[in-house]
Formats: sequence, C-alpha cells, structure tokens
Amino acid sequence: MTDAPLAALFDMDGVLVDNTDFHINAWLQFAQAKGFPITRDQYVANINGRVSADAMAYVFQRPVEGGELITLTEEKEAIYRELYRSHLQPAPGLIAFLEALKAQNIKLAVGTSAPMSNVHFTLDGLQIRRYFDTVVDASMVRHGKPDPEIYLKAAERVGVDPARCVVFEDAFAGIEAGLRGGMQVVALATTHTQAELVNSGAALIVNDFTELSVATIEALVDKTPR
Ligand SMILES: O=P(O)(O)OC[C@H]1O[C@@H](O)[C@H](O)[C@@H](O)[C@@H]1O
Repeated sequence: MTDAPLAALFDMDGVLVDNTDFHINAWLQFAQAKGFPITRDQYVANINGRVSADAMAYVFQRPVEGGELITLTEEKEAIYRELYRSHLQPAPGLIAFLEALKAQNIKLAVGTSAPMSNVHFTLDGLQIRRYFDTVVDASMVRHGKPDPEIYLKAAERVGVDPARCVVFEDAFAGIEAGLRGGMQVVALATTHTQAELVNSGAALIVNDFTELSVATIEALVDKTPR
C-alpha cells in the first residue's frame, strides 16, 4: 500500500452507458444505406471500441480521411443518437461508484474512441461530466484503441503513473489498449459475456458497477508489479 495517487480511467460506450446494441443498429443501418452492408459479427470483430477513422476504413474498404471522415462520422452518430436518446441512462451502480472513488480522492478520467459530439451527448446528457478530471476523445489522439495512446494521454493529464491506473472497458480493443499501457483492466460484461472475456487479460470481470468497491480497485493496483 502506498500513498501515491490512483486513477480510474473509464471507457464511455458500453461502460458508462450500456448502449452497444444501439451503436450496432446504427452502424448496420448506416453501412446498408451506403451500399456496404455489414453483419453484427463483423461489427463486434472490427468496429466495436475503435475510432471512427478505423471503423469507416473497414466499412468502405479504403481509407476515409479529412472532411469526408467528419461528414460520414456525424451521419452515423446522428443515427445512433436518435436511436439511443430516449434510452440514455447511466450503467447500473455507476453514479454511486463514481461518488465513492471521488470521496477517496481517486482521479477520474474518460478515455473514449467516440467523437466529441457523442461525448457531449452522453456526459452532458447524463450530467456526469463534473465527476471527471479529464476527458480524452478520438479527436485528441493519433492512434485509436487497441493502441494505448488514449489511456496513456488520460493518465498523463491526471498526473498518475500508468501502473497506478485502473481501466474500465467492455471491448477487446479497449482492454488491449489498457494492458499495452501497463494498466490494470476491469472488464464489464456488457458487449461480451463473462465467458468471452475470460482470456482477455482483464484482471477482473464484472457485470456492472454494483459489484465493485474502492477497496477492490486499490487491491488491484497494489498487486501491480513495480
Ligand atoms: O471507446 P468507446 O467509448 O467504447 O467508444 C467506441 C464507440 O464509439 C462509437 O462512436 C462508435 O460508433 C462505436 O462503434 C464504438 O464502439
């Protein structure tokens, strides 16, 4: 046990909100309308948890950049937000868990592959932005998950050593990003089942935040090799 600061770094989609089905339906609808239909399995394997530049490149089978990327991303995200808007709610146990972490002076951050428009929709729509010391979104990095850049930037911005950070993730790309950043990872079984996550490398797998406490998080970090 040390007094060095700790940080909890939260993925957004599939973690702060249990919204994966809405993203899937939006992607399927968008890709179909563009003449490049995809399946749910293709979404889960190639798009889930990834930044839009990588997702669009997969759908259109070519690089998508600049103004075209911005336009297509907003087209897809507008579909998603319309589908999810009336269902928007925090994941079970999230608010109590954020309050408990904050009461212990643990730094809190969001590290998301989503664009800023969706960050605004989610954090401000739920009025939870005030909990977080920093937010890192897709526009702030060069490399999306599974590259660790998003989480390393979040750790740097809250001033906490990556080895003292715990990442909360639902997607394989995000779990890999946290692990490659030298962080402990807690997997939320929202997008994937507990069985599917067993070999993901996550230190802990939970169904939702009601199963977590500050003590569990401190214990995970204290067992990180130095
Ligand atoms: O990194 P996060 O918060 O899970 O965000 C990833 C998601 O961002 C969304 O914008 C994409 O449409 C999803 O397909 C993707 O999974």
